[in-house]
Amino acid sequence: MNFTSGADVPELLSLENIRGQLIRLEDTIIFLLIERAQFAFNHKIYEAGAFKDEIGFEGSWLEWFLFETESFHAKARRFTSPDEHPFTPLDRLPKPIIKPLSFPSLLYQPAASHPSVNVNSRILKFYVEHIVPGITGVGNGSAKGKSKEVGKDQDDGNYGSAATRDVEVLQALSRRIHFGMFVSESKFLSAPHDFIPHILSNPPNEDALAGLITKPEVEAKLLVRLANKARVYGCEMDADGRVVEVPDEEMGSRGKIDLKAVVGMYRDWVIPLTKDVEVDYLIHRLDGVPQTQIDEWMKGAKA
Ligand SMILES: O=C(O)C(=O)C[C@]1(C(=O)O)C=C[C@@H](O)C=C1
Repeated sequence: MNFTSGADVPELLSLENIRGQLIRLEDTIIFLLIERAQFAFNHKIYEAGAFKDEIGFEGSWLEWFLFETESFHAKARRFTSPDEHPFTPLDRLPKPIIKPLSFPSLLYQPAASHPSVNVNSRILKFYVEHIVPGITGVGNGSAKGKSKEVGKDQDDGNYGSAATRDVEVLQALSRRIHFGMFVSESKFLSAPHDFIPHILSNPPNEDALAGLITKPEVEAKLLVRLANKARVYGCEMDADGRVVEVPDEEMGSRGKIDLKAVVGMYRDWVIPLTKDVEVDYLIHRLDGVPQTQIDEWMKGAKA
């Protein structure tokens, strides 16, 4: 989201604008997955300590890539932007070398900065355990992954290229999923009185909050659109630019992207984690808010 283009807060926080950003990020994520799928699974890059002697880093090759990339980006103030969340803990990253930009205050800070709202460790886990194997043909029964032996199809030695793509995919997924905070803020402000009783109940009523933010029809449309986009973006053309028809189930094995893996990723991980972010944000939405403001919001319920 371009927070500095002069757009006003109500415009930036409109559900239409935020959903537009989520739709645009679908394109980014699909293209980046197509790039990652060009390389083998390369399991070694996800094993903690596998390159310890070479890089002097206890974590995995990928975590080292994240640390090094994010250290550089932190200097350029990437993580001062409200929609950017590093995988490396902020206190291990360098400070920006230029003055931070001033952003309009869109999110409620006590909620946005609460540690439970950052789900990057869960993103890293599902990505490494489920998505990379899925798109590189390991363990999903596609032609690329038939062999259970670690052969050339599972380890092509392109550790730098694979991890570079992984970092890009992870950062895009993280932006997408943490956008849940903007969705939540928008929904909360449009009807605070609906949310307040469930936030204030002891313990907070997470199921009721999840019920309020869930929009099944939006999710259903998203999954159809995603499959269509993956089919179009991953389509093959001959040298004359004519589209070569490829059956959906063969797309993964033809070096493009496995449609089921992309749709399954959104259905099983991206949407549920976005909803967790939305609910966790709401749970802390009233932290430190004066009672007079809460009373004011509750008047809307009676009106
Ligand atoms: O668009 C919304 O209203 C959202 O909350 C985002 C989102 C999603 O992750 O795409 C999550 C929950 C809703 O059920 C629908 C879609």
